[in-house]
Amino acid sequence: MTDPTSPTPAVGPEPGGANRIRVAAASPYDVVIGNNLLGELPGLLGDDVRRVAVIHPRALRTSGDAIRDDLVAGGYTAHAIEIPDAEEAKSAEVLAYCWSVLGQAGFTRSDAIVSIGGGTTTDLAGFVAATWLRGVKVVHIPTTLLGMVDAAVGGKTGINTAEGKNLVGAFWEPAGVLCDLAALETLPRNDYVSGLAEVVKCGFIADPVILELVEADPEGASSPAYKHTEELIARAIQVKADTVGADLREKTTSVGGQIGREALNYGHTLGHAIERVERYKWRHGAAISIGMVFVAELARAAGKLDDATADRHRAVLESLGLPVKYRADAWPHLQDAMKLDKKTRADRLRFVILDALAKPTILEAPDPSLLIAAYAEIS
Ligand SMILES: NC(=O)c1ccc[n+]([C@@H]2O[C@H](COP(=O)([O-])OP(=O)(O)OC[C@H]3O[C@@H](n4cnc5c(N)ncnc54)[C@H](O)[C@@H]3O)[C@@H](O)[C@H]2O)c1
Ligand SMILES: O=C(O)C(=O)C[C@@H](O)[C@H](O)[C@H](O)COP(=O)(O)O
Ligand SMILES: [Zn+2]
Repeated sequence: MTDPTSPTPAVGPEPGGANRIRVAAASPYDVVIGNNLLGELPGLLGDDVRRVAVIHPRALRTSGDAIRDDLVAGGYTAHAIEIPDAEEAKSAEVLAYCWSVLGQAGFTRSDAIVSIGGGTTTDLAGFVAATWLRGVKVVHIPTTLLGMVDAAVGGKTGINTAEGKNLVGAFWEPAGVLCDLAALETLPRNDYVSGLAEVVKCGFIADPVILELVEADPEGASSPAYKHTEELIARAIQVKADTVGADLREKTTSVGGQIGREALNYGHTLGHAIERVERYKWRHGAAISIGMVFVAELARAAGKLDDATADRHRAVLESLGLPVKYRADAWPHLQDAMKLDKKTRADRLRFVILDALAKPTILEAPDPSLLIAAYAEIS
C-alpha cells in the first residue's frame, strides 16, 4: 500500500503527458519526464546560442547524429562529438579531446553543449561545459534510468582518476534536463537494474513509497514496461531535486540532526571504493548496491538501525538481481580507496547511515571493529 501522505512529485503531468520537476538553483531549471521532448531543446538553448556540440557515447551514434541534424535543420551550426561508452568516457584524455574539438570549431561563450547518454556522458559533458571558457550552457538528455533519476540532475560533473572515482570535477548546473522515456526501451536490462539501485537509495533516504512500489513486484520493476516506472522515476527525481535544492554545493553536514546533499551519497563510500578496485569496469549502481548493504550493516552494528530496516536493504536489492556481497580479501584495498572519499575530513572516514527509514545521518570515524564487523556481513 502506498502512503498518500508521503512526498509525491510537486508537479503532476501536463496536458501533453509530460511531468515537470523544478530544481531550485541560482538559475532554477526543469527536469522534464515524458516522450518526444526534443521540441523543448531550442527553448532551453535560448536565443543567443548559434553553435551546439552534441556529446554522445559510441552506442548512441544514431541518436547523437539525429539531434545534430535536427539542430542544423533548425538553423544552428552543430557538431557531434563521439566519446567512449561507460566509464572510459570519464577520463582526462577524453576531456582534452572534447576541448580540442570545441577549440577547432571556434566555440564561444554564447555556444552550448548538449549531452545525450547515460551518467558517464552527462558527467563528462557537464564537466566539458563547466571548464570550456570557464563555463558554457549545457542541456542534458539522459538515456539511462540512472542518468534520468540522478546523474543529469543537480550539477555534479566530473571524471575519474587512477586514485579514485569523480576526484576531479565541478558543480555546473544544466539549463534543463529532458528525460525521454522511450530511450529506456533500448537499454540493456543490466543497465536498467543498475539505475534501480539509485532509485532504491532514494527510497531508503527519503521516500519509502519507492520501496513499496519495488517490493510489490520486483520482477516487473526490473523493466521499463512496469506500470509504476514513471512514478518511480518522478519520485526519485523529486528526492534528488528536493535534496540538492536545499544544499546545492553539499555544504550542510548537519543542521539539527538533518543532513544535506551528503544524504545522496548513501552507499557511495564503499561503492566508489569498489568501482576503483574494479578499475571502473563495474556499473556504478551495482557497486552502490553493495555499498548500501554495507552501511545498513554498519548502522546496525553501531546500534543505530533496527533489524527490519537493515534486513530490508539486502532483500529489496537482491530481489532486483543487484549484488549484495563482495570479496573478503578486497578489504585492505577498499579501506585504502575509502580514504579519498569526498566526505572524508583529515583522516576521519564519514559514512551516511540511517537512524531509521528515511532518516539519514552521518556516522563519523566509526571504530575499526565496527567496519570489520559490517564488512564480514557482506563478504
Ligand atoms: N553527477 C551525479 O550526480 C551522478 C549521480 C549518479 C551517478 N553518476 C555517475 O553516472 C555514471 C553511471 O551512469 P550510467 O549508469 O548511466 O552508465 P553509463 O553512462 O555508462 O551507461 C551505461 C551503458 O549504456 C549505454 N547506453 C546509454 N543509454 C543507452 C540507451 N538508451 N540504450 C542503449 N544503451 C545505452 C552507454 O553507452 C553505456 O555503455 C557513473 O560514472 C556515476 O559516477 C553521477
Ligand atoms: O548528487 C549527489 O550529491 C550524489 O551524491 C549522487 C550520487 O548518486 C552520485 O553518484 C554522485 O556522483 C556521487 O558524488 P561524489 O561527490 O561522491 O563523487
Ligand atoms: Zn551514485
